Amino acid sequence: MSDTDADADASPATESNALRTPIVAVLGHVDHGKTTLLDKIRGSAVSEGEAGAITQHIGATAVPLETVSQMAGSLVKPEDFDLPGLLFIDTPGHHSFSTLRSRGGALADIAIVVVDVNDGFQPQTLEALDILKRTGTPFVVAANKIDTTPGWNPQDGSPIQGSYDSQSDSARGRLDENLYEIIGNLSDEGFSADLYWRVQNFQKNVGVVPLSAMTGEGIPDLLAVLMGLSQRYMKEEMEIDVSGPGAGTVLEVKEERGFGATVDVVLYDGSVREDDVIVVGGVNGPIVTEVRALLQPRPNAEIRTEKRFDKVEEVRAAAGIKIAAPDLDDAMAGAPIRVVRDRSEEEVIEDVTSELAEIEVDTADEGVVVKADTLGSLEAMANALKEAEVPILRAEVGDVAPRDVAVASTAREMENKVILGFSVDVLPNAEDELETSEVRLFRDDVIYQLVEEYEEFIDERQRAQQETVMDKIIRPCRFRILEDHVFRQSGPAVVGVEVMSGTLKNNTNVAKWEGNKPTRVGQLSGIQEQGEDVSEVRAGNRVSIAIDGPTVGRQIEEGDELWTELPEKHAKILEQELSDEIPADELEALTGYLNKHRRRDPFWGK
Ligand SMILES: Nc1nc2c(ncn2[C@@H]2O[C@H](COP(=O)(O)OP(=O)(O)OP(=O)(O)O)[C@@H](O)[C@H]2O)c(=O)[nH]1
Repeated sequence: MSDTDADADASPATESNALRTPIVAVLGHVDHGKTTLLDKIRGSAVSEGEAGAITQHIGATAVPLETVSQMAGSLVKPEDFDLPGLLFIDTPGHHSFSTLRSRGGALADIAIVVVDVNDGFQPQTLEALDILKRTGTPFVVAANKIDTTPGWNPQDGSPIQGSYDSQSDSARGRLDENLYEIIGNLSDEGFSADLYWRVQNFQKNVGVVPLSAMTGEGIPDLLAVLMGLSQRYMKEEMEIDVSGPGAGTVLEVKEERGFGATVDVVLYDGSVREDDVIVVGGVNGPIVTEVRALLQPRPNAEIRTEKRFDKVEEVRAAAGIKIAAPDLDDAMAGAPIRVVRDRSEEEVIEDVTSELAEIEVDTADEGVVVKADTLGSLEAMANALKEAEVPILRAEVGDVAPRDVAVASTAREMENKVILGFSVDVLPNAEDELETSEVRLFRDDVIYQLVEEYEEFIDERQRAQQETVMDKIIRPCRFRILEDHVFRQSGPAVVGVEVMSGTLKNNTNVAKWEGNKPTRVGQLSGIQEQGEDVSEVRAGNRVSIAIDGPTVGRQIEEGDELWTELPEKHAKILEQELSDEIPADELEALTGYLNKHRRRDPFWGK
């Protein structure tokens, strides 16, 4: 491989061959500071004061190398770099990240995982790491909110080089502890990590950069790591043919006044021009259409003004752009978009089709219906459900429609008469359908919460089912006639008893163990608890009972142990019942068994 400087000298970016900006996405748990970090980077870039400090794209902000270097001070010297800067995706959160998909993986070239130093790893931190692992995306951890460490004295610039050492011992100790906990958590997830100033190999080690998105401390270090990582390890991937046919990913599908349905796109290769024929992944397959307008946000445009966009003739990767074209209503967020230029339309359509097919969702004959806002989030949902062993019948991008309700209602099991909607709306006529059907809809915009809600519903159902099983089961009951509590010997016999186990129910058969088998004594014809008639009574209580039977008087005496509903065959089951530890599936088998024998066994009388 040729050395970097020689390479730069020999082939400065030519008209058709250039290095593009690496695309950076910000991920992390809710409230850990993703938005604040992005705002701070954008804000301090702008406050560097020069025109062209940043360029606002659709869905992204481009920070040129000059500005990065001004912000990072001595940490980023422009002469050491030939990448043109960094393109930050504006929407934070891994939901948007998973939208960013290019062939075979994630579109974002680098990710920043924001972790609140005080809060540490949280469910969405782990979710983010899972996505990054799966897509093989390099990342850096921003250990955020160091300014909240008790005793910390905010200082300008880097918390690491210089000012860190001057902090009070207690602040330093506390921060160290928190940072090493983050490093430990990363290592639990299979990453080798180190605080950034010790990292020797960014490909092997995850750099953890302590910073404050609020005060800006440490942001120079973060930028230095991002630039260093990209320059050192990603340069080759950044080489593109800018006049080649554009390739990108749809971030969002949006209705715009005057333009109809438009797509917000992140372009990572080639260029798009006005009047280009494009192929876009749609809900019903590839859409072939022609670019009507390429739109960029108008700087300082007021939200209500008509002219929110400027038209441009061409955009080159990497860039965020809004494309207006006919027939984009069914375009899917997360789907690929390709320009047809030097290849045939058919070839490009095939390309888009095969890229769509890469997003695999294993479906089963019986399972839940999944709807998500983007292909990426659909994929992430499918992965999360697979891990939770929840089968999927159908998975699609789009709002919940009447057809989804119809499909879900065909499921045999109640737990599959379910629609799981991730970041989607419900179409009005689907709401009507939902009201009149048995289908349950769960919606959320955090994947793990959505899966948890569904799992809770399943658990609740299982508990309820178990209760019905318990109700159906014949619960043998053991009870003892108390001393001096034989009030009457016959017609019927009336005795005071203590219920020792199970539930004593009225109108059940009463038996007594004699020899090695139960003998019928009679039938329980009344229970009185503190003078009140009751139909059943649980273990631990003392009650008076009446037993009807021709020979009952001769069969019972004080101190006797009696049973209700106890055929010989069930003696073993009784032991289990008493141990109170029958797993649900055994219980179910047991119910079947008992019910079957109940009908056949003459012991049960009528
Ligand atoms: N003290 C301090 N507060 C911070 C810092 N970064 C963020 N915050 C605060 O933490 C809260 C959450 O920050 P956000 O940037 O909204 O977090 P987020 O991760 O974007 O949250 P969501 O968009 O809701 O996922 C806000 O009140 C911020 O002001 C920091 O470095 N120091």
